[in-house]
Amino acid sequence: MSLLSPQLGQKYHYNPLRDNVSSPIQVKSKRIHVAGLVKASMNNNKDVHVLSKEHLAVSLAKYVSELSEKYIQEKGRFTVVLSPGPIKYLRKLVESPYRESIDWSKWHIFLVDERVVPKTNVDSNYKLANDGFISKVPIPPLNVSTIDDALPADGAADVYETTLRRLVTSNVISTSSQTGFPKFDLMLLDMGPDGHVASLFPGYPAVNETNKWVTYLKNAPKPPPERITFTLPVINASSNIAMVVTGAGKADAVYSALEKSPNANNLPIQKVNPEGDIKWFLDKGAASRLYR
Ligand SMILES: O=C1O[C@H](COP(=O)(O)O)[C@@H](O)[C@H](O)[C@H]1O
Repeated sequence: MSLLSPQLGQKYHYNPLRDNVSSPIQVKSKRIHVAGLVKASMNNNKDVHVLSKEHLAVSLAKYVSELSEKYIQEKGRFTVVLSPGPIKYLRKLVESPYRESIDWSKWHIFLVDERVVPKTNVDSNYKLANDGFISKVPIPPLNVSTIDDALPADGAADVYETTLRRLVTSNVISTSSQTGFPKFDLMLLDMGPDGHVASLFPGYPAVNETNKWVTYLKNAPKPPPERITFTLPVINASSNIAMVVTGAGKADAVYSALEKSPNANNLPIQKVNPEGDIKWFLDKGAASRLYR
């Protein structure tokens, strides 16, 4: 049974009964592993896994739980930054065995960006994260950092940055020894079809912010227009980033991100280059251009 695109199907036949085994495919000098949990090593230090949506949720749960155990053992806490896209793929993480095995009391949750709307609004990233993930596990409410939704975007960004600074001072959040920016254990990110990541949109000044930890915009091209967002130096200080990207509408941006030439750093996603590890979790739609 070939699950994947015709181009890919010619090279690889996917056996759903053996989903923990993957066959590497050589794609323009990158080794891409399909439907598997095997770590790929690639020439640009990016780890790309192409999975069915079901396997993506399984694989992501294993990956996140392993990092949770590692950082809780090493540091006594686990700092996790969420964005909207990956939330639905955390569905296996809130089930057995992870629900019982993870020490949720040590988790600290942050949002890579937030829409400046009430937390009850359907556009609120917090609402999405809470409904789909946070409310399903016993993370202490005080360990979830949300925006002050009574403030305008600039004030909300300042207050969120102050919150991060306080948590750095109290050693909840680490600091990058290279840049001095806060260093989160894990960021679970997605991207838009235009190559935006967090609320860093192509051509917008927020992309070039080099001092602030959290900035704002009042004219985002995607509604709602008022948002706050982590800046690129914070994203790039991360110990681990999981890029969880699904849907054929993002195939071009994924291609740009993974096949970029050194002179083509125009899209925000192309500027994501963390100090730590980055791992890509793609479905066949998002990965489809990688096989042409
Ligand atoms: O607005 C946002 O969108 C992107 C994902 O793009 P989408 O087109 O798939 O909705 C996300 O990275 C960002 O966190 C979010 O606020």
